[in-house]
Amino acid sequence: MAGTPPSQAAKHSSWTYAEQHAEEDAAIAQARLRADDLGVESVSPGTGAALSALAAGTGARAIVEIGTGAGVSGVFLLRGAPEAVLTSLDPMPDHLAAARQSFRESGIPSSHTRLISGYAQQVLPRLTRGGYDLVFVDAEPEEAEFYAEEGIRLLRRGGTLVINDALDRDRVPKPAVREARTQAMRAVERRLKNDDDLTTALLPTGTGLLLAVKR
Ligand SMILES: C[S@@+](CC[C@H](N)C(=O)[O-])C[C@H]1O[C@@H](n2cnc3c(N)ncnc32)[C@H](O)[C@@H]1O
Repeated sequence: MAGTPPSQAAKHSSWTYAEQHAEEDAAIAQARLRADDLGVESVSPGTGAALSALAAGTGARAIVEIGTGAGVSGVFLLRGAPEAVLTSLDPMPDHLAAARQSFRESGIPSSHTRLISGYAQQVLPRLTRGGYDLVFVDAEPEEAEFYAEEGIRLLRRGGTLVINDALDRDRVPKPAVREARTQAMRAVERRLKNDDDLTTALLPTGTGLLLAVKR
């Protein structure tokens, strides 16, 4: 039986405390500054720490990322799994250039990153089915269902799909919010939860992380 629910204020301070659990170094700080200059969002500190732990836990050797940005999430993924090769997709050349610099400053060898300039809708279908241990989705919330389907196709058994911003900045739990991106996140949560071949969890970390492990 669930206990007494915590107050909203207590929940918020727990969330803040958890976000501060992660310590960030100068290379991450620089990557965040580059992201700010480009006007592109980066994963929160708590999400970054979760990505490192997930990449380490899956013993990832091959990772796909949809939405490179300035490389903040990519650095966290590769810190968790330093042996892995990160295939990261983004259509914006200036974002990819920033990410390249972030990886360099974090000491990540270029042989561990495959940065592909292009739209995920065109690139994902060309990637190898079952060839990846972890797929991280962090682009266009409205396309989340398509990215989830492609992500599941790309994963090996035991691999993990991670969808960022799964709570759509706290809008998902509010039934009155009917925006396309909020609805898309609700739809992808239902789709993954109802799939017997997946084990799922929805974490309140950052702006929400939806996890699905392929059985
Ligand atoms: C929120 S940012 C990613 C941030 C990054 N994951 C991080 O935490 O450092 C979203 C990125 O998705 C990219 N993007 C937008 N549409 C895309 C698409 N169709 N395919 C791949 N990437 C896309 C944007 O250019 C942007 O860089």
